[in-house]
Amino acid sequence: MSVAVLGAGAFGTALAVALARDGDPVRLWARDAGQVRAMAETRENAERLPGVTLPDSVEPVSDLAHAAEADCLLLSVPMQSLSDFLKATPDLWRGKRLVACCKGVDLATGLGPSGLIAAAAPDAVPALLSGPSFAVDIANGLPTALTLASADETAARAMQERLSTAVLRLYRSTDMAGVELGGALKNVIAIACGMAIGAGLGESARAALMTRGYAEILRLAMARGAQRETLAGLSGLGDLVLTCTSEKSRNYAYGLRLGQAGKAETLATTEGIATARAVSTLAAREGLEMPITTAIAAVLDGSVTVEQAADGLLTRPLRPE
Ligand SMILES: NC(=O)C1=CN([C@@H]2O[C@H](COP(=O)(O)OP(=O)(O)OC[C@H]3O[C@@H](n4cnc5c(N)ncnc54)[C@H](OP(=O)(O)O)[C@@H]3O)[C@@H](O)[C@H]2O)C=CC1
Ligand SMILES: O=C(CO)COP(=O)(O)O
Repeated sequence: MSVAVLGAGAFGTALAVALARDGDPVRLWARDAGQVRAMAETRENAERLPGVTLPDSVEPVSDLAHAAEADCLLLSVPMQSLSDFLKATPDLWRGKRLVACCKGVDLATGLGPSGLIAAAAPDAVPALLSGPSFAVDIANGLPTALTLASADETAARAMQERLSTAVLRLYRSTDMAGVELGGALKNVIAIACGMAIGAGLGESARAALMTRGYAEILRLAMARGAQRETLAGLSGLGDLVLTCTSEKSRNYAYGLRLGQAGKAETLATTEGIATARAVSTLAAREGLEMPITTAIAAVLDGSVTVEQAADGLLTRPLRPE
């Protein structure tokens, strides 16, 4: 099964490096022809993943159709770009295995990556790759375990086999809803945890946010038909733990700055921002109780301060756990 990575950000580049390390050819597509030339010449993605050498078997390409000749395409563009990206060239996706590597909920439609793939590429096999993994760790060959999900069990087995390496260990799942919602919502909870630490509320408060955040993720995911065990796995709890406890996470680091200063610039792709908005809207519409996500969305739109959000969570009625 031939593989290409579409999107040469930090994560796409790291995946291309990991999958090409044993000499297997991997095309790495970027939309910017200048960036592709520079990667081909210097064997580095200096802008997004500096200091990592691209193996000879990574072929940077700017021709999307050329990259999309591969059987299995790893979609590594940010979540809010995915819909337009897929819709622009529908013919390229026919019969392909499309593995979404982005984490989030689309603001315009409320769909996750698998829903966007189903809408834009109905003849493709949708799949998800998600779990605790910083791009830089994968690129440096550090051990990492992720979940590969596809509703098609046979396709999931084949992709699990092809995309696993000696240090990149993939578990498989058919629970698309569970895998994509765990990955999407952990980013919102990571912003909340960063905010708590930045505002000086302490590590006990962070542990409470992680735990109650997990309850919130579970509530939405179960309402979408996900399995509880999936949320307890790598793409749920695993990624929640990593992202809520490391300053290497862009979502956590953004929350930290917000908690410290009361406002923050987005310095990098921070998927939890749009996802907080998308999920708080759909939670309100569907009557789902998601107080942390709703509070984060309110801080982000400027309608409450970090302190008011914390007070709001602390003064909720007492109830059984
Ligand atoms: N970084 C990480 O550690 C991890 C990231 N992820 C997920 O991977 C996804 C991508 O993140 P990451 O690689 O870190 O992001 P980056 O910010 O590093 O890069 C984003 C990339 O997407 C490209 N891009 C943006 N919009 C479009 C578009 N419309 N069409 C084509 N390409 C586009 C950008 O190109 P350009 O430079 O031209 O703007 C850039 O190459 C996110 O959903 C993230 O949650 C998952 C696990 C780990
Ligand atoms: O998804 C990630 C780790 O699994 C990366 O998190 P950030 O997008 O917050 O950096």
